[in-house]
Amino acid sequence: MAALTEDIAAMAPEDAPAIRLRGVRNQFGAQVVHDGLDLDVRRGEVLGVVGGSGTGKSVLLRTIIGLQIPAAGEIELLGEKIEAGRGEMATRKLQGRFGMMFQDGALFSSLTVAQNIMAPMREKGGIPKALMHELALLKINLVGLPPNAADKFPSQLSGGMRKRASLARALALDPQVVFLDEPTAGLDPIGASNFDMLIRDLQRSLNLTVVMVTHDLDSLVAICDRIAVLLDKKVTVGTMAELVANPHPWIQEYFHGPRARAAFETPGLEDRHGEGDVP
Ligand SMILES: Nc1ncnc2c1ncn2[C@@H]1O[C@H](COP(=O)(O)OP(=O)(O)OP(=O)(O)O)[C@@H](O)[C@H]1O
Repeated sequence: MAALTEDIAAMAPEDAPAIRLRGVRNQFGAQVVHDGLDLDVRRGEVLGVVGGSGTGKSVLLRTIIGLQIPAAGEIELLGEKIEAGRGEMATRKLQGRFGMMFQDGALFSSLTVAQNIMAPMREKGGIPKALMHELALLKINLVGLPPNAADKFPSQLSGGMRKRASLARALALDPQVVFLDEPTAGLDPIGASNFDMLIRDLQRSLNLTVVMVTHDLDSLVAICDRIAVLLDKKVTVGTMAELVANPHPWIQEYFHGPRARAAFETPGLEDRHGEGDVP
């Protein structure tokens, strides 16, 4: 505890990691999902999170944003401690500094796209209604949706458009960190590639830190700076080159299997951009 605080105090804020986990333990009854898990996410990086089914990727994201309180360990998000009962002031301070795109998009089906994007603004409060609408239109443009998407309901959009709307909502409050849970799941390869490109473009232009759970090896190759592999209740982090050389059997199988070979052989993201589902 003291060591962690001293570590952080010694670092200039811009050098401090965006996210820092130490000794995190998550368990549900007798099932231990994470134990002694340490992780640093650097500011401005795209970190991919992979791991076998049920290894706790979604639980990890939920823990970082405070939706899941760990049984043990410390978590800091943008210098703020994430802990149970940290009070409304602390919660409000963090609100808007991160955005989350849930696995299934999780848009409110009874609200239009613009209303969905305005929902976090309403919750935060203090933004005049007309300005909220203007801001929603800006976000809609930012994620490459046409202006007429604003008044559509989620059910009236294609899967790819719903993903973009969901991303627009995650960006509603101009966050510094964005969490994406399986953002390209359910998209065809070209749609997925275009969505990867969008994430990369936004990350660069908005200087975002992105943490992305994905099963999509193409996404890992195309846009991730580093990859965190959930293994044995902890994470092993490295660049693609480092992980390819890692002898752990699961990593070997994952990064040397037929799907991995196909991903490595696919042309680079920039080469693939320009086709497909962008509305
Ligand atoms: N609220 C909860 N109550 C009880 N068990 C839970 C809860 N949330 C998650 N779990 C369990 O924790 C484990 C990790 O779940 P999690 O959803 O994080 O896995 P995952 O790595 O994201 O899996 P997948 O790749 O299949 O989506 C699973 O065994 C799951 O059943």
